[in-house]
Amino acid sequence: MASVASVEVPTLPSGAACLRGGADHPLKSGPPPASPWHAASMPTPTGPRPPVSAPRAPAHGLRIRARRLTQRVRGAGHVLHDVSFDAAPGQLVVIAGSSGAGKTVLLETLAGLRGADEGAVLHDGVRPGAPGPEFGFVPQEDVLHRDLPLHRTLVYAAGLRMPPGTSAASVTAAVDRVLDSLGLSHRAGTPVRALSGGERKRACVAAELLTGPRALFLDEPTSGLDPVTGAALLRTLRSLAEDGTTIVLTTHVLADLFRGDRVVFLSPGGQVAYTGEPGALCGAFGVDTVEDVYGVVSEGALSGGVVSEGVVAEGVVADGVRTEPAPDEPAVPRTGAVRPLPRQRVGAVRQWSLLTRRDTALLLHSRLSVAVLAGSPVMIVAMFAVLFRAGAFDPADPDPGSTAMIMFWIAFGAFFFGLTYGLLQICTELPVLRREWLAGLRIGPYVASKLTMMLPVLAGADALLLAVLRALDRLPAAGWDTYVSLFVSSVLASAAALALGLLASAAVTEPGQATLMLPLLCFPQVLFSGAFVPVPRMTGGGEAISWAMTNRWAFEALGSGVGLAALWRDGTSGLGPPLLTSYGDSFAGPASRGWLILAGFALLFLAVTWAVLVRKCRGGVVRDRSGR
Ligand SMILES: Nc1ncnc2c1ncn2[C@@H]1O[C@H](COP(=O)(O)OP(=O)(O)OP(=O)(O)O)[C@@H](O)[C@H]1O
Repeated sequence: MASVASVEVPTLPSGAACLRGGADHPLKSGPPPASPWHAASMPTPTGPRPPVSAPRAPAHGLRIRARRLTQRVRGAGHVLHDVSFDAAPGQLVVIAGSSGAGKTVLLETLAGLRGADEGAVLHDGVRPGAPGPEFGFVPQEDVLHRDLPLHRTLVYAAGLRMPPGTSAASVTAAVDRVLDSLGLSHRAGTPVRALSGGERKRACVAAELLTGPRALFLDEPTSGLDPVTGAALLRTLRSLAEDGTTIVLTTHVLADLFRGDRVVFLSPGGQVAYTGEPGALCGAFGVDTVEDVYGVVSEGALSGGVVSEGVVAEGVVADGVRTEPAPDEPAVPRTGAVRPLPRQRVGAVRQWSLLTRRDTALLLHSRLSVAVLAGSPVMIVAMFAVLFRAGAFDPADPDPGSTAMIMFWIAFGAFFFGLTYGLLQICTELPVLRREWLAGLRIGPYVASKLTMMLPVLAGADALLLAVLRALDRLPAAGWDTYVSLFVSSVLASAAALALGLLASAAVTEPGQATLMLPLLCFPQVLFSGAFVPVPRMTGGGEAISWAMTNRWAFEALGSGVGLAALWRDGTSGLGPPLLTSYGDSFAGPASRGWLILAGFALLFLAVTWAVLVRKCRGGVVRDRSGR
């Protein structure tokens, strides 16, 4: 830990006088807490700047132009109003303004993630197309998996972002370089969850730098960081800008306003109250402190007037940049004319293989997941062994009631494994998925990778269940064909349940909601399976619902595979024939009929999962606040 004496107090660039005038700014009241990163690896503000360089130094940054942007958001009305300004290549632009002023919406619009309702955003003179490797976006929430070591996490991120055909050595070299440039080399082996907030934020920036972007957009990168760490991050971004990258960020931290080349200050209501050099901010409003700027801008917005001299007036922004197209700039067409930036995506098969490997690594790194995966089959097998007596399938002395229940609980066990394994797979990583989708991830390989990773685990659990029940004489001494049939029925039941779990996981917005789905999804599967109330005894409505229950088809396929109808009809127990009457032709069809239906359900659920995820990813890179 660095001593207080060794800690640098962040200093501010010239022009920050109005910030220093702030009555209670932390910079006025003594040295901030020590930051090992700052003390160890960051130069003093007056010393040499940090050795930041993207793996491929951009020839020049992106020129971004916002022209008369108006943005409406459903439920919030007009969020941006007639916003115009320029970000020149290699500039660091800071967007400020009170809470709810529209900073995030503006950032997303500038990045091309939201289409403007009116006006236009131009990237190098054309409307932005699909984001590619030349684009970096760091949302407020962390967009890296937390369970793997940082270096490995970035290697996987690089595999999805770097051009197809990039060798493993080049990927590793790129990761080493960005870690070094962001002062994170010494944390390469640390799991992401163990990094500090500032280190995690830098790790997210590192993932974006892997492709050497020409523009980097960051939503409140310094929020939650102590002043020293925040200042150091801003210096890092400043260095990137000096290397040529255009950087646009939003902030609530007053000191950040003076570390950029340009401030865009939004008033409540989403109008530009000021845009220009940071040093002229306070003077433009005739006040001494930035806090006063916030106050004046809010009051101005309330009274609906122009807030101060030097601020936005009719079509002209403070520093004289006109909002009309410059003479050299083509007029912006209102519709069409979208010229996507060139984009090379990693192929679907490679994405699937990389995602499957990453999911497996994540699973194995999470002790809790491994414990649940291994523990739940063992627990269920143990409960079965205690619950049922041996020999229920003995033709000489069968116990027909128990045979039906054993089949049902095998079906339900397979369903339960699949559902619980699937439920937390997607909702826990939605921000990561959205960001990677922007970087070129396809949803098809993503969903397929979940199935590929989990299905062998489920098949193992199902095989264990059947093997132990047979060893304990809870299943009949039948041939391999019977057990192959039981195994196929169980695995398909698990696969359909896994797909249902993935669908539920994709549909909810938080892991807590996914947990609530568990009983909701399990209850009807028990009640309408046809095991407790045989299908012929259900009401018409009940029978219709039972058609949609995968558990019904698994129960019938298992019963058919083990020959329940013949056992009940030909066995010596007098309870068999009445049961057969009760269950009707539930087990009369071949097991393959149930397999086809289960496979159909699995495909249907996967297809809907795919559609839900495509919609969510298109909906925005940041968390959807409408709760969709
Ligand atoms: N998807 C959405 N659904 C509903 N309202 C939204 C959505 N996105 C933005 N808004 C609304 O638009 C307004 C601007 O939101 P935005 O997040 O851009 O503000 P901000 O200036 O970034 O705020 P903060 O500084 O608090 O993060 C807010 O009133 C917000 O509630």
